[in-house]
Amino acid sequence: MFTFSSFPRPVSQNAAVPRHKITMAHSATVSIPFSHLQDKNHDLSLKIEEGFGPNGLGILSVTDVPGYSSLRRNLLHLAPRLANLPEEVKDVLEDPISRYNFGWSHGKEKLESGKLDLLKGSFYANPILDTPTTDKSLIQRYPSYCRSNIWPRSTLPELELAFKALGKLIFDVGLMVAYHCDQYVSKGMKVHKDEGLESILNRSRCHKGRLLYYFPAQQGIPGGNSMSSWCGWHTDNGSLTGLTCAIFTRDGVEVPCPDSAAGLYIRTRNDQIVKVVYGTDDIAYQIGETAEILSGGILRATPHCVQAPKGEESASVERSTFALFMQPDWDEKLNFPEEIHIHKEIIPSNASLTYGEYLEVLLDKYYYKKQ
Ligand SMILES: O=C(O)CCC(=O)C(=O)O
Ligand SMILES: [Fe+2]
Repeated sequence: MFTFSSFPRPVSQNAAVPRHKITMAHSATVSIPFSHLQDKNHDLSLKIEEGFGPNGLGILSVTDVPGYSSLRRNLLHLAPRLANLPEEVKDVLEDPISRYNFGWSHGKEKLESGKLDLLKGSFYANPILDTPTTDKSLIQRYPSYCRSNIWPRSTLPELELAFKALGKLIFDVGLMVAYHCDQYVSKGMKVHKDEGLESILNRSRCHKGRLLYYFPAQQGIPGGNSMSSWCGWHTDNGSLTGLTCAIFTRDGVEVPCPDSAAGLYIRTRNDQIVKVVYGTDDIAYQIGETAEILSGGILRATPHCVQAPKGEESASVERSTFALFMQPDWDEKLNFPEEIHIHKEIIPSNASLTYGEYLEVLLDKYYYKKQ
C-alpha cells in the first residue's frame, strides 16, 4: 500500500531536467526579518518577487522569529527517539485508513523508482486541530486529512506539545508570508476579498505537520549516489510549506553535517538545480501547487528533493527535520487557470474543483485507487 504523504507529486528528475541545464550552485535564500514580515504596512513585494518570482528560487526564509529556536530543537530531537521506539510501539501509531497520513509512516510511500521508501520515517499530525471534523461522511470521503490525530501519549508524551507548539508558530508566521504573497500577486491579478492565500489558509482545517527522520543512508544501494538519494523530486500539493533547517545526528547526538552537498535541492523556473542554504534558526517557506493555481501561475510550485551525505563518515548519520504543509480546506474551490503547468494530463484547463476533489484525482492517478 502506498501513502500520499504530504501529498507530494513525484516528478522524474531525468525527464524534467535536461542534463545541460544542471548546475550545482549553493544558493542562500532571500531572507526577511520577522519584524518586517509582521508589519502589514511594510511593502515586501520586491522581496517576495526576489524569492518567489520568475527569477527566484521558489523558497525564502524568515529570520529572528521570537521563541522559534528552542521550539525547533525540542521537536527535532524527538525524531530519532520516535524512530527508535520498538516496532510494536510504532505499529500502534499507524493509521492505514488515512493511507498513513496520520501518525507513523515508514516504508509506505512510493519513490521515483517505484520502490517503497525505507530511508525515512514520518510522523504526521494536524498541529492546529486534533479532530478537524466529526462529520462521518466527510471522514469517510477524505480520510487523509479529516481523521483525527494520533499521539504517543504513553510512549513519547513530550511529542504532542512540542509538535503543536512548533507547528502553530510556523503556521502563524506562514500566514504573514501568505499576506505579503497576496500583496505581490495583487499587482498582477485581481485578488478578491476573502480569496487571497492568507484568508484561504486561515480558514482551512486541513493543515498537516510532518516530523521527518531520515535513516542513515546505506552506501552502495541502487540510487544511493543520486541527487535525490534521501527524498525524491516532487512538488508539495498544498499552498505554502514551512520548513525547519534540519539537524544531523549520530546515535541521537547532534553532529555537524559531514558532507556539504547533503540536504535540500530545488529546481528553479529556468531549470537550474540549486542546493538551498538558510540559517539554522530561520524558517524557510516554499510554494506548493495550490498557490500556483490560486495565483493563476504568478507563483509557481517549487520542485525539490533531498540528498543524503556521502563518504565513510556519513555511514551512521541521520537527519531530522519538520515540514508544515499549509493547504486549503477540502471545501475550498480551486479555479484552474487556462494555462497550468501541473497535472496537465489529468486536470482540464479552466476546471473548477474543490481542494478535496483535486487530491482525490491525484491520489487515484498517482497512487492506488480507494477500495
Ligand atoms: O526533508 C526536507 O528537507 C524536505 C521534506 C519534503 O520535501 C517533504 O516532506 O515534502
Ligand atoms: Fe516536499
